[in-house]
Amino acid sequence: MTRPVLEVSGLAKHFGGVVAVDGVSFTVNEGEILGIIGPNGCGKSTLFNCILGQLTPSAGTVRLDGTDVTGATPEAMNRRGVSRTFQLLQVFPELSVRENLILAGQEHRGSMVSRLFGPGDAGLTNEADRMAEVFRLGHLTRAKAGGLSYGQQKLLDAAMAFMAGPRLVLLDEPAGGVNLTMLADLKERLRVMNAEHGATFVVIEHNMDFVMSLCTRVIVMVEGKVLMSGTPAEVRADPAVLDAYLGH
Ligand SMILES: Nc1ncnc2c1ncn2[C@@H]1O[C@H](COP(=O)(O)OP(=O)(O)OP(=O)(O)O)[C@@H](O)[C@H]1O
Repeated sequence: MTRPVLEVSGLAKHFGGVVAVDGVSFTVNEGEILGIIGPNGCGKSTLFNCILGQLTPSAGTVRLDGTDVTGATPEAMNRRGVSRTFQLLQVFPELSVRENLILAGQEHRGSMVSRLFGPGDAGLTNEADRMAEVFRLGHLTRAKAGGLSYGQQKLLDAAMAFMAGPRLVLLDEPAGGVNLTMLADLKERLRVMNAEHGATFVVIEHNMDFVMSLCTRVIVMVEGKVLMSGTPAEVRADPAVLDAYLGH
């Protein structure tokens, strides 16, 4: 039976007179890859920020595994197993690939105790090296992140979000600025995380081909609202979606 991991209900966010998110509802089931698409400024990032606790919603609720987590802090959401990437890279250039992965794992656990009293690596070195392998960075674990190509840094950024076995991962434009070869790699790696490691995630992305070929279901947002949701094939075939993108 499918179990909802995330349930967003009537979520809204106002910035003064600007209604960035306007009553959005959707569910993400275990093992799903949900895509969120929509024109620039339609509220996708604000929606992520409200789910993750970076912003407090003006209205609506967020439930994780059935528990109301509306307004919880990002740290509390991390501890509950929700992690994210941002549009801009969040890797530490001076640290190695392995160190970046370990740090991300520590952050997701949110455990000061393990940081203060546990082993220096919080027992995460093996997992970091495994994750580097999964994301095709296994030969670069000791390399400084800042010395990697942009595409490799995006791979690392995505890999970091999957450290410490998160329940749900929110990826904000993982494909942005990545060249075609690395894009195929990234998509394949995300598929592996889903198929072999059971990861559930939500992806905001402008690259339509990427979303349509990766996601099991897609939500289309326009002006803060959900215009429609469906399988990639249903979304592609919907005239209202074409209108939203191309104007008329
Ligand atoms: N902190 C803020 N203060 C005021 N307005 C904001 C703030 N953050 C976002 N907005 C506005 O809210 C709306 C939604 O922005 P948001 O960044 O969520 O859209 P988006 O779909 O993620 O855009 P993009 O695809 O360009 O990243 C926009 O009109 C934006 O200008």
